[in-house]
Amino acid sequence: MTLLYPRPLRGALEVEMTRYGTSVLGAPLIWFPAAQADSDSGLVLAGTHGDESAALVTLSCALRTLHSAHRRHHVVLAVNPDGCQLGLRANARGVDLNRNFPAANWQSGETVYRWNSAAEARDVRLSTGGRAASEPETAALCQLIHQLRPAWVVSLHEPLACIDDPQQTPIGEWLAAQTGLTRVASVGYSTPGSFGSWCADLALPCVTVELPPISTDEATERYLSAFTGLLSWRP
Ligand SMILES: C[C@H](N)C(=O)N[C@H](CCC(=O)O)C(=O)O
Ligand SMILES: N[C@H](CCC[C@H](N)C(=O)O)C(=O)O
Ligand SMILES: [Zn+2]
Repeated sequence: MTLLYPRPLRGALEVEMTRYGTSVLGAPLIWFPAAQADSDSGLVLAGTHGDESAALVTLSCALRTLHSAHRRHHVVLAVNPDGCQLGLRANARGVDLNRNFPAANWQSGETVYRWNSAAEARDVRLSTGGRAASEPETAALCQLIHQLRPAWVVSLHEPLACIDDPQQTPIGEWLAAQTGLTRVASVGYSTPGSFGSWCADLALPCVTVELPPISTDEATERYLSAFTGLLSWRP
């Protein structure tokens, strides 16, 4: 049986945390090891884009809801803590971390993103970094993944409202059923140097959950049960 804390006891984040690096501005990069880790354990990531707070906060709520003893998968809540603190998609040097991974398809120069869901064009400029994995947040996450060797990774984003699951994985199928989001093989535009591209090079299954445009308040109602289930998911 999976034990959940009653709501009055979900306030503080009292789970073991470990540092895996330091951000550009000197913030600790933190991961939350799973108590029930084994060779089937996966890794769940949020906060790669620091302006996508609904997914990050809902994942934090799930960590505070599930008894740690029942958590089977590792967690990084904020891949990009400086972006979270500054309210940026990018890190503190203006690099979109999801274009900075050392994938074979990494591209130098600029990348663009959509200002918000109402904007017609993807026209806001960011950098992809001076070289692949130039950013400490990217390099440290790659190192952590090589150390942990997770069976799969789920990367949380918003607001594209889909489950991006190019390899059609069991966990992608489960996430689509739990969230009601449509499972797709691509987000529909190219993402050179993205985390998913890097995972594909390593043959590491990666599913990207794109929440819809949603407030944190609503996401913590609509998706808490799916995210709590994700942390104790069994194939
Ligand atoms: C609307 C949002 N600011 C945004 O940039 N949307 C997508 C990317 C979403 C994501 O990275 O998860 C975009 O259009 O590039
Ligand atoms: N909205 C995300 C999509 C990520 C797609 C995923 N397949 C990956 O490669 O990380 C972005 O623009 O960064
Ligand atoms: Zn994103």
